Amino acid sequence: MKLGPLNHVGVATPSIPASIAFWRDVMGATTIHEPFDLPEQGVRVCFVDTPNSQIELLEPLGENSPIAKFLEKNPLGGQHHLCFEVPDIETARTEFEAQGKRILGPTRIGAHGTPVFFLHPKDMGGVLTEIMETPKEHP
Ligand SMILES: CC[C@@H](C(=O)O)C(=O)SCCNC(=O)CCNC(=O)[C@H](O)C(C)(C)COP(=O)(O)OP(=O)(O)OC[C@H]1O[C@@H](n2cnc3c(N)ncnc32)[C@H](O)[C@@H]1OP(=O)(O)O
Ligand SMILES: [Co+2]
Repeated sequence: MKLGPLNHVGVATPSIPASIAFWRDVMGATTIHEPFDLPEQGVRVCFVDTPNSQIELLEPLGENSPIAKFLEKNPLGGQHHLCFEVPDIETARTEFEAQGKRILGPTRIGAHGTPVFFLHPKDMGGVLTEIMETPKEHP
């Protein structure tokens, strides 16, 4: 296993509009993408570009949002997960499984349109970890 690029830091928030104002006015973000819904993942998403990565703002969507319990415990929101890229998702999944790491559910299509899976924070030094296949270059 070779550590790949940090793709994004997931930040849970009760309000994407309020978080956009924070990242723009307090942190000086200049490129903030249009928010969009991912109903299959139970979240509304907004990417904020940083010079070398992205912040992924996550607001709960629907009744069974995976971030609902996190926001109950952290009503102001907070850092939720780190996402690292890998060249091949199935190879990465097999390698983490071989190390005895708990994978949370099936591999699914993430916010960047490539396959992702999640690793249990209790097996990952307390950090909920998302593994994402690097998007292929457009020709
Ligand atoms: C936008 C799409 C996609 C992308 O492409 O980027 C995303 O990023 S979607 C992001 C949201 N989706 C997910 O998080 C899916 C995976 N998550 C889960 O399966 C669950 O949320 C969870 C991680 C298993 C937590 O389960 P939950 O039922 O919500 O809470 P518990 O209270 O049972 O948690 C168990 C245990 O883990 C601790 N915990 C929970 N969340 C985190 C976290 N984000 N970071 C660190 N630790 C976390 C929680 O505190 C519990 O610990 P104890 O209290 O000590 O038992
Ligand atoms: Co993410």
